[in-house]
Amino acid sequence: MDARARARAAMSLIAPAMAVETAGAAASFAAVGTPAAAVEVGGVASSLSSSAAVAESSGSVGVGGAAADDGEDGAAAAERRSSRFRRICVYCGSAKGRKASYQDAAVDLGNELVERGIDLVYGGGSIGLMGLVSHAVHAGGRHVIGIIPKSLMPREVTGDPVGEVRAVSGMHERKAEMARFADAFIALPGGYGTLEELLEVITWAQLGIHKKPVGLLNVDGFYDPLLSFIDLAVNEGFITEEARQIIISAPTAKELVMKLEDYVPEYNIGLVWEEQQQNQKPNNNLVPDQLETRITSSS
Ligand SMILES: CC(C)=CCNc1ncnc2c1ncn2[C@@H]1O[C@H](COP(=O)(O)O)[C@@H](O)[C@H]1O
Repeated sequence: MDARARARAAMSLIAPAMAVETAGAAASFAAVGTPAAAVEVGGVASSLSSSAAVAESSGSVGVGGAAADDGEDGAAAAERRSSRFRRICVYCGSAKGRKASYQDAAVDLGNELVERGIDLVYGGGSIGLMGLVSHAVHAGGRHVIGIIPKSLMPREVTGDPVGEVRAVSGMHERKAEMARFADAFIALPGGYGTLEELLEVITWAQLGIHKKPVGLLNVDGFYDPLLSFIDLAVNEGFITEEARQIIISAPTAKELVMKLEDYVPEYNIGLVWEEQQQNQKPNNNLVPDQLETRITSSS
């Protein structure tokens, strides 16, 4: 059995056991500039998979989101959904960077997600590489979820987002929500924000909080210095060889997503985390967590 088949088999075994209650998050979501229903995470009224919850809320709070699955028959949807991932979280610069290759890579990654029928989770907004990747995914007809702190919502700060926008109270909640919705993570080139988000999900993987693949899109060697530094930290005894394997990198979107598809989590520290930690259980199977929602009010 090859790596991908092993991962699929593991997924089918573990999936039925998944039921995550996201109590404690109390995240109140609303669309930018749209009077809409707020969805509170942590409620108990109905138990929905995260994808169902997203579909439900996108109907009421989406801002121009392309509901790609709407009207698509089962066979066509199955053909498009050729990936093990339902959603990938992309971290990337709120700037475009100096080289055209960074911008091209953001668009390529968006197109790759579309080709594989994968939806996007990202930090919201439409500036920089964030705008390029989100527009590419949205234009290709896949669902886009932007998770954005209320303070960053003014359009002059982050531009006009596409797709569904979920407002959260702060940066910590944003990162937890981005991670919870995603089945894998990819970092394009970026600055402090990108590095911080990337290193956090790597750290969470190291601690066994999740087992979702983490990829670096190493455009034009942008991440070579970071990878060298991490190798230095391995040599100096601060990162184990096993934990080094958490990071998957490739120079193009196509190669990287293929590697992520084939990734089988080998790293296991054996810790058990409370559900409240980043609002999700350790997830070995890459199926989006279930979450409980209730429609609380209209704002
Ligand atoms: C006032 C100001 C500088 C606004 C920047 N506007 C932003 N809008 C949306 N997400 C952001 C913003 N800045 C940082 N982020 C978050 O941090 C990452 C980008 O930060 P950076 O540009 O690499 O460091 C993104 O993945 C995003 O989740």
